[in-house]
Amino acid sequence: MAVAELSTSCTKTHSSQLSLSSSYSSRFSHHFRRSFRPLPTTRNPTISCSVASDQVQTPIPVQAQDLKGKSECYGVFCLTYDLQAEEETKSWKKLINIAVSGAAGMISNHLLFKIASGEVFGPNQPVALKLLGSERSIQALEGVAMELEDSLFPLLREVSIGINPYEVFQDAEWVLLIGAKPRGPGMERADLLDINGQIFAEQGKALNASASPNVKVIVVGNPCNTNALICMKNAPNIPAKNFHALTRLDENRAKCQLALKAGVFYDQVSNMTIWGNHSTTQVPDFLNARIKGLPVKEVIKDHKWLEEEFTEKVQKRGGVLIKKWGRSSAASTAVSIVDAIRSLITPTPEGDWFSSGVNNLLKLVVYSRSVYTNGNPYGIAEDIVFSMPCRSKGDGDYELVKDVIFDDYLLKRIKKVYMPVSFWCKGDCSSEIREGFQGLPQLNFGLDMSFSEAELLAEKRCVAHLTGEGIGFCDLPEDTMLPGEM
Ligand SMILES: NC(=O)C1=CN([C@@H]2O[C@H](COP(=O)(O)OP(=O)(O)OC[C@H]3O[C@@H](n4cnc5c(N)ncnc54)[C@H](OP(=O)(O)O)[C@@H]3O)[C@@H](O)[C@H]2O)C=CC1
Ligand SMILES: O=C([O-])CC(=O)C(=O)O
Repeated sequence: MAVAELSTSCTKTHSSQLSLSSSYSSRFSHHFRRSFRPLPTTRNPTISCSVASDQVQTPIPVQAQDLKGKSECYGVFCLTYDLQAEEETKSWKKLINIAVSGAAGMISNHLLFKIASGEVFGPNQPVALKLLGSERSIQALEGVAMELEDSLFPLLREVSIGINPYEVFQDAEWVLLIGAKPRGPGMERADLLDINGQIFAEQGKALNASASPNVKVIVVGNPCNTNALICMKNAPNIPAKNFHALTRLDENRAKCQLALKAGVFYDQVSNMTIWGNHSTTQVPDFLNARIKGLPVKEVIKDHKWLEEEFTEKVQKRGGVLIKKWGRSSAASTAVSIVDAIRSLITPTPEGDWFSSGVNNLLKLVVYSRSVYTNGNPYGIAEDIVFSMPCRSKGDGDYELVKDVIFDDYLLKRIKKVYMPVSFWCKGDCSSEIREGFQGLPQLNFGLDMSFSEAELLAEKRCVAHLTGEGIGFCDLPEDTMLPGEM
């Protein structure tokens, strides 16, 4: 029997077990067994599948002790190999485990194939994909696994699928949290925060219990900043710094719009920061961005366009696309997830940075993705996940960028700003800001809730019941949009 036939037969065997158990998963041996050996399943230890290059073995009962620390596999990925036995795979790095939620969704349908091809982690990096779905998506997830099988990616050495995050996140070194309920017509942002927040609270607990202690987590499912905060709060054993909310798509969109206006190719645009929330309150920073190494405002003289049209175009790009396409950005989001990962595993080019939604407990550096705000140098409220500029040495870690400048326009949009003495204000700074330099610890520009920081603080209050900080109270003053909503 051919391998393809075998994998189909394994799939059918697993399918019959789905209603009884929670997950599929796979096992890949990095050790040096030349022989293909049967793989155990934890749900039904009497059934396993294996194949040699020219033969098929019948299912072999698996002893209970063999199941410890093992997981189940999908189809052809049940096979185990000795990588060191092959000349071309001898130099490969140790297999890494990458878990993806919402794996049967549109974004994943692009992303998984990029990861499996080696485009993300490199040509010598074998990968194990651990796909998280749900009862509603498990059949589709099998379809995804079948397509991965049929793609014959040399670097893809394991695929497992499951619906239990505690199992799927086992030993994961990267976790890409994409699955989330989409906001439907008439649904308030507060409802979305609660429904999706519960998913991310549960997944945070699962990460805490099962994932590798230094796992890197990128939250994509919306509202991604607050989902990332919830997830992080439910995973106290994992460094807060390791949680990101994806704002790289916004960064890419902003670069594209600036390139278009300046009449240059988009690779000429650098130092692009997205500040704040992945929502229509986000602030694409044209003050610090550069075109061909020059400040944007020196290249694009139409400052009214920058302040009004550019900002709104980036904030609402997702919504315009939905109107054209009939669905939200999936391919470009997948590309931006790849960019976000690569920004963490390759050194940031000298002088440049990227955006990420991160937490404030960071040392200073430069990039765009939402990160946790504790310890941020910009005076942004602590303990939220806020998109800020970051830099990485390529070791998976990052620092916040120090040498950014602010002016009235930027400050007022980000809102509450404290300017440490190491920062300076360019041009016509208001007296409020100058007073800040003279010793005020923090500056408040009113309580206009359309500002990104205020919005994230309100979202945080709304999900307090999911972060262990009391009773959730939603006082979201205005029903702001995700970039895909208009
Ligand atoms: N941060 C960013 O830049 C961007 C974020 N996004 C967000 O990414 C997320 C995924 O987008 P996309 O892949 O296009 O969406 P899809 O609708 O294709 O897939 C989403 C997945 O979410 C899961 N899900 C979880 N809970 C529910 C629920 N209650 N109802 C329905 N599905 C649910 C489903 O998987 P399962 O059944 O397996 O759980 C589903 O496959 C969305 O939240 C979207 O808003 C999109 C674009 C950009
Ligand atoms: O709103 C959505 O689901 C899509 C989204 O985040 C975007 O396009 O940036």
